[in-house]
Amino acid sequence: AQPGAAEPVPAPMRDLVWGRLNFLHTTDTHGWHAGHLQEPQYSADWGDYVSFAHHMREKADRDGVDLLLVDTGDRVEGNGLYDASSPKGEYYYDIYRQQDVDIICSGNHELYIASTADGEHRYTVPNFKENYIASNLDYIDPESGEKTPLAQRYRKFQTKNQKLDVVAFGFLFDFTGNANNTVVQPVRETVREPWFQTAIREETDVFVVIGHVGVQMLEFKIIFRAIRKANPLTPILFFGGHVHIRDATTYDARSFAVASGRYFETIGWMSIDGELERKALSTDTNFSFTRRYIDNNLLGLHYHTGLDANTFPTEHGRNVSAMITSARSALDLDYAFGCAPQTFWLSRAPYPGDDSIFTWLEKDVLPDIAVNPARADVPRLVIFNTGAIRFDIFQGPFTRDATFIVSPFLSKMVYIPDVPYAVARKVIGLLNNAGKIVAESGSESGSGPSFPRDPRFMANPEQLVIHESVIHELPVSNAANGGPLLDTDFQQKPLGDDGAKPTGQRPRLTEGYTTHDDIGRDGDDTVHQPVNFYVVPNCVQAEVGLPPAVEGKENQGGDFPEKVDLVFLDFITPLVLVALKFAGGGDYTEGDVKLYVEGTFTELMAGWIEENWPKTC
Ligand SMILES: O=c1ccn([C@@H]2O[C@H](COP(=O)(O)O)[C@@H](O)[C@H]2O)c(=O)[nH]1
Repeated sequence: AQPGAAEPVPAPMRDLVWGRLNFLHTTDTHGWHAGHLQEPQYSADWGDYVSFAHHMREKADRDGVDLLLVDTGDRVEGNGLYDASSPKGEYYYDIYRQQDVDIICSGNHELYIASTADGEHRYTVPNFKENYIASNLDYIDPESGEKTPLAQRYRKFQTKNQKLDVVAFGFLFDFTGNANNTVVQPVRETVREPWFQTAIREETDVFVVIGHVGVQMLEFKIIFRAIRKANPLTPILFFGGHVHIRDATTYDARSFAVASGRYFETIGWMSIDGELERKALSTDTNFSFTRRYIDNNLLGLHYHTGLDANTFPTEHGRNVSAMITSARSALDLDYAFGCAPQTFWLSRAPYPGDDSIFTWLEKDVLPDIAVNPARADVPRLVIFNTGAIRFDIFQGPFTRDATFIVSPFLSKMVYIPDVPYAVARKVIGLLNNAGKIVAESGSESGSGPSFPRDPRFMANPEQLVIHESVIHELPVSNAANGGPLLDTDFQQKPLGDDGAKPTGQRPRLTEGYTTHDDIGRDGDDTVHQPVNFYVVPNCVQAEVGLPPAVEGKENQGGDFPEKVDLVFLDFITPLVLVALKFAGGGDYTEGDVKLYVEGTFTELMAGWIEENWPKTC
C-alpha cells in the first residue's frame, strides 16, 4: 500500500475455491493503481497485486493447477496517477506493465481521445505482445492512414502446468464514441467474420472470452451463441466489465461469466474444475465453476495467500509500490485545493439531498462557474450529465488526485444562446426520459428523429444496470452488528483469526459490497455492512437568474424570461440537440453551439473549491 493509505481493518472472510483452471481478473481500474488511499477496504496498490499474483502462481505450481491473469480494459482516465501528467499516462504505462497479465483487451476509455488510443498502440500493445487481443478493434495509423487490427484477433496457447489448450478472444462492446483513429466493429458482425468462424473451430479444451462488456449485455450473448453453436460441449468462460459492478452469471451449464467491479476495489476470482481435456468431453462431463470478488485489501491478500506483513511483499511488488510513490510525488497528487466540509456521495445518498454531490453542484458550484462575463445578465439553464462525475468527495483534504477521481474528463461548458424559455425548460425532462422518447419516436425502426448516442450514456455505467434504488433499512445479518456470525451469515472465517475467539470479539463489519448476483449472495470474499445505492437521473440542472421555481407554476409566464442561454457539457451536445427538436425548438445544429466558459469543467471545479472551501482542514 502507499504511504499514508488507510490501514486495512479485519473483517470476516470467505475462502477462495481453487479448481484446475483459475483466474484473477481486474477491470475498469481507471488509473487507481495506487489503491484507495482513503478507504481501508480497498487500499492495497498495484505492487501488492504483483506480490499477490506471484504467491498465487507459486501455489498453482505447487498444486499442479493453472492460474491466469486477465484484464478487461478501461485502465485509464479516472485518477491523478494517469490523468495528472502532461501528456497523460507519463508514469502509468511503466507501472501497469509490471503485472504479468496473460490476456488483456481494450475498454472504451482507451479510445475516447485519439492520443489515448495512440498510447495503447505505442505502449500497452507492445508491452503485452501476444497477450493483447483485439477481436473487434482496429487502429488507424496517423501517418499512412492504414487500418490494421490493434492487436491479434485471438490467441491460442497452452497453460503452464497442465498443458490445457485455451482459445481466447478480447472484445469491446459496440462502442460508438471512439476517436477517429480507431474502428470498433459491432460484435454481431465480428462473429460472422471468416477468421472468427475458423477460430471457434480450433481444437481446444476451453474457450476464454474476455471483453469490456457487461456480463448481462447482448454482445456477450451473441458471442456465446456463436461459439456454442460450433462447440456444443466445450466450457466457455467469460470475463466482463464496463458497467462497474460485481456480477456473475451463466449462459448454460458449461459456461460461466464474471465481472469484477471497478476502480481497483475488486480483484475477481474464477475457477473451473472437472475433466477439462477435450478427449474426455461427453454429454456426461460436468464442470464446477466458482467466483469470488476479492476486496483489494492487504489483510485479505495476506489471508488468501496464508502470509503476513513480513512474508507477503515480494521484491518486485515493493519496487512497483515505490514506483507509484515516486510518480504520485512527482505529480504532486497530495496537493490540497481545499478542505471538503463534509462527504458528498455520488449514489450512496439520495438526490436531491444535502449529501448528494449533484445537489452540491446544482446549488453551489454550477451557478458560480457557469458564468460568461459577456452574457452575465442573460438567465440560463445549466445542464450537467451525471456520468461526468465519477466518484464521491470525502470530508477532508480535496487533493489534485481527487479532482481527477471526481471528474477526469476534458469536457467544456458550451451553450446555445437565446433559446425560447418555453423550449429550453423541457430539455432536462426529455434527457432524463430519453429511453422513452427513443421508443415513442419509432426511431428504433428507422423513422422519426433518433438520439445519435445511447441516451443512457449520460449517467454513470452502474446506473445503466441498476434501475431501482437499493436501500438497506436494517443490517442484513447478525454479523452486521458485530454480533456472532451465524450459519446464515454464509461460510465465513474471520480475517486474521483462527475462529477460536469468543463471539463478542468478532470484528465489526466495514461498509462495502454485499453482492447479489445470479449465482447467489456468497460472492464477496469479505462480509460487509451493506451500503445504499440511489438511482440518479441522467442529468441535473441549475437555474441561474430565473425566479425560484414554484411547483406547478412554471407555465404561468409573468416573471419568467422569454429567452435563456442553454448551457451544457459538450459531451452531451448531440443529445441536447435532439432533445431541443423534441421540445419543439426546431433544428438547432452543432453550428449553434458555442463555448460558454474557458477551461475544462474539472479545472473550473478545482478553482471553485480553492476559492470556497477552507484551505486547511
Ligand atoms: O467525456 C466523457 C466521457 C464519458 N463520460 C461518462 O462516462 C460514462 C462511461 O463510463 P465508462 O467508465 O466507460 O463505463 C459515459 O456513460 C458518460 O456518462 C462523460 O460524462 N464524459
